[in-house]
Amino acid sequence: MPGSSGRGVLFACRGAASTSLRSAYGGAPAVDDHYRARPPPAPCTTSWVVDAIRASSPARSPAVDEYAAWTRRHPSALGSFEQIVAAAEGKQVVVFMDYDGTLSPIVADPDKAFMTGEMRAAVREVAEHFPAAIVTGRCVEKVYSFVGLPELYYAGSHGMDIKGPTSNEETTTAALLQPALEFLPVIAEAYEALVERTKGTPGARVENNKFCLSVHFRCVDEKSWTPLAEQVKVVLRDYPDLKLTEGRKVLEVRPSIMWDKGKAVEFLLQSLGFDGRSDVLPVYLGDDRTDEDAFKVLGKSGHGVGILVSKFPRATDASYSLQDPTEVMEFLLRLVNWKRQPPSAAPRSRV
Ligand SMILES: O=P(O)(O)OC[C@H]1O[C@H](O[C@H]2O[C@H](CO)[C@@H](O)[C@H](O)[C@H]2O)[C@H](O)[C@@H](O)[C@@H]1O
Repeated sequence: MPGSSGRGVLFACRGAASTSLRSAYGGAPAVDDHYRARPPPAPCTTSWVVDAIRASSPARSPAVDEYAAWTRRHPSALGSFEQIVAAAEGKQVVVFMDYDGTLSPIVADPDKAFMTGEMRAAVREVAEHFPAAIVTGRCVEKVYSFVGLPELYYAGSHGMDIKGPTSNEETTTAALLQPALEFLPVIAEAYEALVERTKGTPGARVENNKFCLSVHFRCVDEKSWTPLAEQVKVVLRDYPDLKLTEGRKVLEVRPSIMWDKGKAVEFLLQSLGFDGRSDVLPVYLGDDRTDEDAFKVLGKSGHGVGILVSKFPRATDASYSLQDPTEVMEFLLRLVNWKRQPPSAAPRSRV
């Protein structure tokens, strides 16, 4: 299978990494690095958290010229397709895909965020032609129930639970990396506390993503967002080893270790024997703030293609943009078709 070429042996690392990661970075940081990277530099107040959630899912459409100015800086990956594949010539392309908002449209009920059959077929083709991974905030089991493709790598819980491809007969596989294993009991306890504390807020919902939790604001009246964020912060006072990040109408609670989607991408590239190689081109597609960690990793490495899925101008480290999952599917299919072209049609060999 062409997509499996270059796959190295991934190493199992249950639990041990969490201790070394925490000691290496001095345990829980006082202020979330994710927040610290952006103004305002003050500790995240509840109103700032709510503003961040609001900004992550703007209600109004952008002005046409505003969007046009933004896409000059982050051009469409479809419009720039020839440029992207020119950079990919002779290189091993590795495809990383976020799930919600990238492969599936955003919907009100997180349990109903299904991807279409066409998208599944496109992702299957991607995995046939390139090493490919889903990188998501969801727990692996949940995202696997949506995607259903055993041939992919899955980095669930924001990269804190990484699993490799399985054969069709296998239904489960051992984790390749679980750097936050020791946090499972505290996450389970915080889940119960958050459910209890938020149960009086109509529309609020706490989702257990195994190594992290999501507190959903999407179905909550906006007037209740600040009190809800306050409730979350009150619960977190009892859990100093957990931190908050924000996504699309969601607050995410996770272990305070220096681990994120960017680290997961680095881990997968390294484990596949691809890190630091100039003949490898990672392509990452994602729509959320948490995907910025992966875009940063690609930007830092100096090679790699970050594609932000957004209809709204946003500060991003991604180079390119796509508007929605429909465009994502078109891009994935074009990538597969490009790879399928006979080598004679390409100026240099395709690995
Ligand atoms: O990393 P991702 O795959 O993008 O996961 C991030 C969060 O995605 C889900 O929430 C988002 O999608 C929901 C369904 O469309 C939507 O209702 C919600 O408002 C969005 O934030 C998922 O439910 C969360 O647990 C993930 O953390």
